[in-house]
Amino acid sequence: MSSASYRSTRSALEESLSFEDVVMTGLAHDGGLFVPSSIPTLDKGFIEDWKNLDFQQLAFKIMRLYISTTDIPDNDLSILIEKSYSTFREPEVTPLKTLDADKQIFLLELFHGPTYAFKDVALQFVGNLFEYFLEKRNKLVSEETKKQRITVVGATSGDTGSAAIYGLRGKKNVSVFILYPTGRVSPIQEEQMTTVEDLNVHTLSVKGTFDDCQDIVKQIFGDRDFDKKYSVGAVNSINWARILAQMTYYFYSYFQLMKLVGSSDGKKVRFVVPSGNFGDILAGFYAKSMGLPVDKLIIATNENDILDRFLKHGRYERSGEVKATYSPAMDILISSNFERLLWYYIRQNLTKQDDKEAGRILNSWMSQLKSDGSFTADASVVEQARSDFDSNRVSDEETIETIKNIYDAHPSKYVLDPHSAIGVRTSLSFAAKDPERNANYISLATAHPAKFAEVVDKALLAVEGYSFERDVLPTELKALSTKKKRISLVDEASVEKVKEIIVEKLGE
Ligand SMILES: Cc1ncc(COP(=O)(O)O)c(C=O)c1O
Ligand SMILES: N[C@@H](CCOP(=O)(O)O)C(=O)O
Repeated sequence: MSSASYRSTRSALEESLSFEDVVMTGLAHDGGLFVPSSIPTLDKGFIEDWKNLDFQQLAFKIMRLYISTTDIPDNDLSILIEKSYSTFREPEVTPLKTLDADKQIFLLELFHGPTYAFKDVALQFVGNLFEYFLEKRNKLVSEETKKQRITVVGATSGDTGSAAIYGLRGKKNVSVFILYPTGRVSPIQEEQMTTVEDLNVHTLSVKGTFDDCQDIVKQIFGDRDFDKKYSVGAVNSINWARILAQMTYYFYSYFQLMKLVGSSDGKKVRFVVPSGNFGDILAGFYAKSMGLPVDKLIIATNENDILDRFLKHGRYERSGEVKATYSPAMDILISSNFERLLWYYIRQNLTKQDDKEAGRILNSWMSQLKSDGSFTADASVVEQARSDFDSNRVSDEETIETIKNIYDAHPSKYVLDPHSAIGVRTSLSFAAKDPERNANYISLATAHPAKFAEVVDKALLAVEGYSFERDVLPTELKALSTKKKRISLVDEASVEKVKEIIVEKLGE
């Protein structure tokens, strides 16, 4: 069954949008996120049929279920996928490694793309998609008619920004504006974003937090006149294509695991996902809902723990201030994509499974979140969330300790980045509660340690023989510090100031 029709999570209207519409629109005009109206379910035999496919072939099979052939014909989709993953350093794209055979913990390395973080898996594809759809649209207009352009506006706590920039640099008819919180991204992340020479790329360092940047981006999308004039596009995980592209590695790593442990091992499979904006783990939710035999998706948070608190108490509540932690990419107060999950749960509980009624209810919860800073979900929704997910919160001290312990214990002195360490700490804690070893854990390694030098050094500097420069830092990243930076400073988290800069740069 294919599911190529989309709607907004907050809409109470009849809606049926195409994949191309939702990719190019980004955020729905009512402030909701686009979701496929139904999640395709796979035939029983899919594991046998898919288990030996390579990453690109699997990506094709999965994406085909969510993209109609009218939007992208087969041959074009294959070309887009091949092009997107040809930039990865590993032929497997996202290899699965054994981290601790005894505790059955496996590490899914997602950082072999151009910017050394999991975002590349989706953003290399999204960059090519924008180019593809713009070319398609511009072929339909005459030479005299103004060509359609897109103005991408994104918020980042460090990784989305560089991955979006590397996915879109130099692309025809695309301008990119990336907002990041001043002083809250690592030096290498800042260098990756600000040293790119392509003139279609602009970086804005905003005095504020990631949530401030995300709010500004959402406000820009909500400004219909601005959107009409500049065709605003999204690279954050509000863009459905981000979630879709991330589904592949849940399937692929499941099949890799079967090869590592033997398909007859019969144990449960749990994915452990360092989480912030809930985009990465949401792709796992779609994979599970499609039929991938996953026991639990485990949310691993840092001390900004809205998701962990929701699962424990059933209340979705923003805390006062975002805490600056050792895992800065996850320093987020409100997890944008959680809304998509809630929409499915709300709809499932309605007697008539009515899309419009689900939109209406979710809209009221989101308004409450905006006005009161919290809402309490229906008990049935919390129960469903607890059957699909589990969670754990990891402190800075535990993050550092985990980087050190894994380095000491691993035969090849494996160096984790702080975000991946939060996942590993969580995997270890769940494995400890399962002495019978009934489950295998696939722990997502979301970034390369080189991006977080200060934290990795804090954990390992005292260890004899350890050298960041020699053992961790790739040559390609070494060169960044010598390059010239281009940054616009925004001294206040103000949407007007950001819009002014966008208009000024586009006029250049
Ligand atoms: C390295 C790293 N790990 C984990 C996350 C959290 O992922 P998500 O926001 O999709 O939950 C991010 C940011 O998104 C990240 O950059
Ligand atoms: N951790 C992210 C924050 C943005 O989240 P996104 O997945 O919605 O783009 C980052 O590194 O920028």
